[in-house]
Amino acid sequence: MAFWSSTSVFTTKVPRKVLFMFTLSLSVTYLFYSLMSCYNSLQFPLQENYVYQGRLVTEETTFVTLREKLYSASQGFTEFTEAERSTAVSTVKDHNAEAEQRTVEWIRTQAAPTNSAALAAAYHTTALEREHQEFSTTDSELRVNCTSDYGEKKLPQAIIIGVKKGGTRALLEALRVHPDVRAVGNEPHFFDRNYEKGLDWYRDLMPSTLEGQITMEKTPSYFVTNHAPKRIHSMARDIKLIIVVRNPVTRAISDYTQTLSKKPEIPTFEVLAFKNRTLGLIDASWSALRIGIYALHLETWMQYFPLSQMHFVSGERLIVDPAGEMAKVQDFLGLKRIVTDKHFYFNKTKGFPCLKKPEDSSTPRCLGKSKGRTHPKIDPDVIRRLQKFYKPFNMMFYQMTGQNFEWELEIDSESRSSRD
Ligand SMILES: Nc1ncnc2c1ncn2[C@@H]1O[C@H](COP(=O)(O)OS(=O)(=O)O)[C@@H](OP(=O)(O)O)[C@H]1O
Repeated sequence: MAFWSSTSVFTTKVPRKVLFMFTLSLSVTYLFYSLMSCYNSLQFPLQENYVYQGRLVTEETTFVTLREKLYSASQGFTEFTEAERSTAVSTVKDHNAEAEQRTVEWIRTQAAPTNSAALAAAYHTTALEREHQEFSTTDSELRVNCTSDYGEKKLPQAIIIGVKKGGTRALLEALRVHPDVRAVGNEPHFFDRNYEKGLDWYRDLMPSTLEGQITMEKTPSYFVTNHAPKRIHSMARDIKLIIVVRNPVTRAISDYTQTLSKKPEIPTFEVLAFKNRTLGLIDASWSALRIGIYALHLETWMQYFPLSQMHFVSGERLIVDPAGEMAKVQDFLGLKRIVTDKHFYFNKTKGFPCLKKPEDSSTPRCLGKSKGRTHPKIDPDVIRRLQKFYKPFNMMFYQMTGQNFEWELEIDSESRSSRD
């Protein structure tokens, strides 16, 4: 009887407690996994179901919307109005796709091309094709790597993937001062132009490294090459990626200046920047402008790599505080902070920081004449319009990277680029 009554207690009171505990533990487990999946979708926001789940959905929607607009047939854009711009930005913040759809109106016009636009179009179809074939660096001063070749050739563990005219050469040369960094001097262009040559060809380009040394290369065009992220990921999913970014307007002028130095006959920057200047229709298909839409390019990389594997260097700070930027890059690469302010001096004639002791020489050296060129004077109204054009994309880029590069503060100081 006693046994019976204790069994009855078991079946009436204890199971309720057990049931409660069981339900509680199930709920906690469910909550835990929900939080984990949410966290993962934040870390790798472009996983397959990214568009449909998680906090970044609206940002993705925003990108989709913007990308569709960007690559739509005419690829010409009027500027944002102040209201459109601020709404677009707050949309990213608020994750309100509907509001964004309503307010970010990219107006395409069918206006007949003006003479200057026709000239620009002719340039686009010829010169830009050729431009694509060119190396972004024309440095004849680039030396053959002449330090000792003991050790083993390895595929790179870190790559400077962009951006063109961001300051990539200055960064690589400063990194090469570090005893634990070995880098190939020229741009291999493996993942965009030479991929069919195979990984053995690529590896063979690399300098030999000793145990503990990092192999590096830089090819700034990777950042805007659609298939580069997938290819790099299939080579090394744990690779570290460095991106030097610079105000996209200054970057575009720098890019144009480089092309102009080789083809003085090309139309003016002002002509190339617009499909129709009177209507304020910016030509976002012009590569000099397209490269600067960093947020859209970054989105492609984020489908393959988490942000923790990327490091963004400010091209502006690399000039005013090279040692400060180098400290962060060395930390990111897991290197001892060996390259410090002791390694740089400001060369007044060059107008840029230079290395006191480059990797292969004991005499101070500045970068060559293709780095730090004098830019042509650009109509300040065009600069202002381009700053407005880039602003929403810059805001998205700041959100994605968690870094504010403060390019909007430079609107007035853009005349610096004229250096007249
Ligand atoms: N220390 C130092 N010396 C000279 N130039 C410097 C330096 N640091 C950054 N910069 C800026 O680098 C710009 C060229 O960028 P990149 O090296 O990425 O160009 S390239 O894509 O490899 O052609 C180059 O752009 P321009 O000034 O337009 O020529 C420089 O502004």
